[in-house]
Amino acid sequence: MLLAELRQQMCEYGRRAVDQGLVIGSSGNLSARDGDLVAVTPSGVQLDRLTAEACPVVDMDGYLVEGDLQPSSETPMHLAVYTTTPARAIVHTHSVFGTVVATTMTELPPVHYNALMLGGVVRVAEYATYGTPELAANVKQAMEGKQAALLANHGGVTIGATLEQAFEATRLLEWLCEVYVRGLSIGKPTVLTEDQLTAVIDRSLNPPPFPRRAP
Ligand SMILES: C[C@H](O)[C@@H](O)[C@@H](O)C(=O)COP(=O)(O)O
Repeated sequence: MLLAELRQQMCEYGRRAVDQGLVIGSSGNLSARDGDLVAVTPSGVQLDRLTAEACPVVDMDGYLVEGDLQPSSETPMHLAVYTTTPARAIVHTHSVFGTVVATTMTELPPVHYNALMLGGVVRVAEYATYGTPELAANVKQAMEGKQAALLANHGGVTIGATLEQAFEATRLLEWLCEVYVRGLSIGKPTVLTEDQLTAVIDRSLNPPPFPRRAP
């Protein structure tokens, strides 16, 4: 079986996506790339009911290489993102807070410095019908230089070097959206300035040494 381990991992992260309420019904899809091959979740199947064998494998031109089921309707979006980012794994969900932001805003401002882990401001890709080349193009554009994007009136997408990273990025994206949306209910969330974000990057690159007490 091609990409056996990645297909097995997709089953695991599909289950987690359902368990953590990031998707309902058969919404959401995952993929993982190895060279010119991409394992992707099948269309219309609940992510907690996947088997490795049921996950099709396509090539980077979008042709089905292995598997009996139809690849996700969002395969064009996944392939478009692979062509323009270093991603080796992609997670797409319809998580609640991500979708709330994606239906009301054109970007998620960085109100918490952990947004830097996704590239800072998260853009909302312009709306287009699911599964279309237009949506793929809009998402590709919104992902430029980022680890995440929101899809207008639809959901969110994140990338990583592994499925674990892409999945954790999805959890972070959802958390950031929730913080923002909940913040709006009691006031106006303060957006971090460029200088404040730069200071965070500097500090993470050059952490001060922790003082050691003399014996
Ligand atoms: C129609 C689908 O729900 C679409 O919204 C897609 O984005 C999705 O999340 C699941 O589609 P697949 O089951 O085709 O992966």
